[in-house]
Amino acid sequence: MGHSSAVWDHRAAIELIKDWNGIDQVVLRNPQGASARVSLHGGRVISWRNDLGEELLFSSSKAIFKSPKAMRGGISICFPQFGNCSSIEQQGFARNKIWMIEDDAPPLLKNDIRGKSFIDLLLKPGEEEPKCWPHGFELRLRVSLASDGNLALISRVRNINGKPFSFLFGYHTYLSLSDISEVRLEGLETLDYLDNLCQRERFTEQGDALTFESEVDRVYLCSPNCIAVLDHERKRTYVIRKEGLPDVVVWNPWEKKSKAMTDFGDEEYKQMLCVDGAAVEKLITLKPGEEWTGRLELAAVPSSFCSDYFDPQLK
Ligand SMILES: O=P(O)(O)OC[C@H]1O[C@H](O)[C@H](O)[C@@H](O)[C@@H]1O
Repeated sequence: MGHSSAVWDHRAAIELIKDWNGIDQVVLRNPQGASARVSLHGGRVISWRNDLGEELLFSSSKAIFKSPKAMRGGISICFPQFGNCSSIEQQGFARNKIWMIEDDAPPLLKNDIRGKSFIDLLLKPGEEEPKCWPHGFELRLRVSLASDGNLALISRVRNINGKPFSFLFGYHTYLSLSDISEVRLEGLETLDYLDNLCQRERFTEQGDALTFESEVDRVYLCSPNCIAVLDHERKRTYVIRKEGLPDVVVWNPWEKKSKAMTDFGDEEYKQMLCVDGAAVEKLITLKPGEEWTGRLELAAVPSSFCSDYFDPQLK
């Protein structure tokens, strides 16, 4: 017997387990059999599976699972930095910290928990806080899995400091693909982007959907809030919706860089693409007491259904 969404108890649909380092992981399940797994190490989503049990996020077979190294794969929460252009470590420190579960998280403005299994996580500055970013903050993350299998991440940053602070943010998302050369990314056509491979020089994308035949590392600016990654071979489309995150970072290291990474298989670049909802170009500034919210929602649908989900006009 399935559960109807009216009686679906989100607490019954979550399970706490320990990983091989003794760090807690939270497993979310929906009544149809889809699941998501979140590690308290970094608040990272390390797995997202559909109701057929197929893994939708890429994780490197050579990933290192030992703190303080961030594991290569899944979705990492990049805060208060994205990239490596300041004294803060690459992609920020949040993904290397141990988060805690928050049982009574402050309610979200959009109350959308019905029929979802979800977990609320919290990161606050610890005692050995980085000297390079000495601010009083609360970073909240709600990860939820809906009855249709969609995965949503909602992050809130609150300034509990006496002074304003600024940060960057990104959901660094490793999508699992059949073969990068069979993939199209739609929704970024005609946008301006900064090319990280050319000292962040600014270019304008041509009119066609993106396809991939070499290394790519770009920040697409002021992007629409809905984009789609079409995997023709697997007949699967990822629909990515974001709110509060103006930019999209697209990254694939390709062959040469893959070989230089110790935690990545030589050929694994073919099975992944990072498509990150992010706020990278401009810093977000919060005055004391202010809060910022950024949201990412991922759907993985059979390609034949995707026209129902993906409306390129949706901004
Ligand atoms: O090593 P990771 O944290 O997965 O990051 C890998 C990459 O992700 C980002 O998207 C950047 O734009 C890249 O320059 C970076 O090297």
